[in-house]
Amino acid sequence: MPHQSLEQAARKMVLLSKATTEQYSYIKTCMSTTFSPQIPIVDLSKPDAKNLIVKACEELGFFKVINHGVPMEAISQLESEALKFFSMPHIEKEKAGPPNPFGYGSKSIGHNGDVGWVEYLLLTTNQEHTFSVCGQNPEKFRCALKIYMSSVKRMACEILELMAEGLKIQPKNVFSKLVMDKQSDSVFRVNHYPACPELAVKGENLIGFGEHTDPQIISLLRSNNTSGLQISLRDGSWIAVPPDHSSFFINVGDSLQVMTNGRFRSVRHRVLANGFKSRLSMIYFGGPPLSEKIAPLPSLMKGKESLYKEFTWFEYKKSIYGSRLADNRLGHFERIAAS
Ligand SMILES: C=C1C[C@]23C[C@@]1(O)CC[C@H]2[C@@]12CC[C@H](O)[C@@](C)(C(=O)O1)[C@H]2[C@@H]3C(=O)O
Ligand SMILES: O=C(O)CCC(=O)C(=O)O
Ligand SMILES: [Fe+2]
Repeated sequence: MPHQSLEQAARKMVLLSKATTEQYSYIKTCMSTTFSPQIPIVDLSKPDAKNLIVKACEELGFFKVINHGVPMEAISQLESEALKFFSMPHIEKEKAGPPNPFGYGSKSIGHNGDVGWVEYLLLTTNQEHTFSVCGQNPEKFRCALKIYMSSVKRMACEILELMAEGLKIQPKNVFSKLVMDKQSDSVFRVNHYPACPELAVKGENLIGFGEHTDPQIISLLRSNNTSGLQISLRDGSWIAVPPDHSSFFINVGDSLQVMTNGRFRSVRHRVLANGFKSRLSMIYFGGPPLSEKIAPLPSLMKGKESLYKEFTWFEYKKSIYGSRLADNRLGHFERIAAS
């Protein structure tokens, strides 16, 4: 698909007039355009991977993975099908919507008024349900999704096992069994951020996907070579993540923060729209079964008190769907320390 025709089609998502872009959120402060060298890189084929993963999860809640084992062909196939989908006329894409619970969405994220310069597909990873994706060749899209998802799920399992090994806790599948469970409530999302030429002219920063933490256990993100993703450091500052189309970026989610009693950090992140190039990202959110109790693992408590009240993933989900993107969702579940 020629780059230009994709951009033209993407522009049909929303008309680029002053009136429409004013509905979105901008970052007022002047953003640095230099990339930070601070993103840890983990080579999954190296013996020190488990220790580097634990260090990265404690410090940032975020790292980049190379030698991940997901075939480049599976990645390119899915990217190409997704691009074909997003290049269709809006009316065709809407046939796969609305995104609640699964389908196509544009601009609006969640149910509580969040908007971003983005269109997306939100899908279940449950193989028993057929992916309700339309388009010119839905079967090809479904097939690419199936191959990609099974490979990424395998990587999620490997990383979660390395986390357990690095933390020196038993059994090593203590985290991975949750996303490998048949009832696992995992989600898959493909985000498309059209280039926004108006920004290039004005030199402003438009929000593509507002700041938030991912609620699940772990997120595995792969994008094309367009920048935009940023993560927040402990001091509240933001750093840009240099894009790398052949690697994966891993986020610790809220549930893993709770299971490690706050030792691993659920990373706050956001995406800024790009003035020149469209961004396509595909994210696998590994979640537990709905009935799973989310609580600190006793082996990680070592006599310490739990920082969180007990809840099931179902209860957490019910709570998050009433929240705005930027809300501190775990706040409701924190225990007030006895003085
Ligand atoms: C505003 C919202 C969108 C979201 C559900 C929520 O109420 C708060 C969490 C959001 C998030 C962020 C990570 C994933 O993209 C997502 C699918 C998820 O599980 O939680 C989205 C939700 C969504 O887009 O529906
Ligand atoms: O699209 C991206 O690069 C990140 C989006 C994201 O954080 C999400 O969908 O939860
Ligand atoms: Fe996210």
